[in-house]
Amino acid sequence: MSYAVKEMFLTLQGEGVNAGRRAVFVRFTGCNLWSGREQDRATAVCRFCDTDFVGTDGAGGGKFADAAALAAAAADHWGWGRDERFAVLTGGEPMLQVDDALVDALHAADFTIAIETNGTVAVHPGIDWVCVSPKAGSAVVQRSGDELKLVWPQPGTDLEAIEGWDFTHFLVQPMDDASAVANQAAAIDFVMFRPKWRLTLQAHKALGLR
Ligand SMILES: C[S@@+](CC[C@H](N)C(=O)[O-])C[C@H]1O[C@@H](n2cnc3c(N)ncnc32)[C@H](O)[C@@H]1O
Ligand SMILES: Nc1nc2[nH]cc(C(=O)O)c2c(=O)[nH]1
Ligand code: SF4
Ligand SMILES: [Mg+2]
Repeated sequence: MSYAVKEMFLTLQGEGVNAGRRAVFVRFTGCNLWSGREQDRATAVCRFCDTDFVGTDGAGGGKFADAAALAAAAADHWGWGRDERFAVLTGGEPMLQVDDALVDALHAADFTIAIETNGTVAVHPGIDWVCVSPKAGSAVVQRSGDELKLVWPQPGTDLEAIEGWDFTHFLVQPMDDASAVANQAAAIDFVMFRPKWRLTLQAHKALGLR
């Protein structure tokens, strides 16, 4: 199978339990909860997305003919050595494209594979670190994993249900939009009232990283 990738880059994971870890990000093209076009945002299921995932024209992006080609590009971005190789598959919605061949090729290149997913498509069982970020109004089928990362505030979120899902870490991340300061305060309040949860911030934005 071929893969459509918006961009690929080496950076630090900015979010969640792996924040601060050196990582190659593979941002897949396309999402099932928003077209990516601004004129569709107001009517999308997911309306707060901070990411351009349309097309394959970003730095390091393109159409990869097969899994080996994509894994070779990821290894090039890593740059040196095979130790501690870490790839974060994101998008868009990566589970629209991730398959056996890609998981096998990245593992063959010694990558530990993490995923950032909205959870509406079951995650490939070979993935090593699963981060699900549920979106109000969507049907989440992936209800287990390593970290559950809830962007807050999201009216209509069923917190009782989410807290019953099988995740090791429960994280709340302030929504980055025009109300970011108020959203940070709301996220702090959230964890003050729910000690099962931890606050996570988008460190890459504060640091000027991609
Ligand atoms: C761009 S999404 C791509 C992966 C997948 N589609 C998902 O939603 O999890 C990557 C992460 O950024 C989060 N995110 C998107 N827009 C955000 C925003 N405006 N503020 C904070 N987090 C945001 C998502 O919830 C997700 O955890
Ligand atoms: N540095 C960095 N960390 C991230 N963690 C999750 C991201 C994403 O867009 O999926 C992201 C991103 O875009 N950049
Ligand atoms: S599900 Fe993820 S990629 Fe899709 S629009 Fe929402 S935040 Fe963006
Ligand atoms: Mg991002």
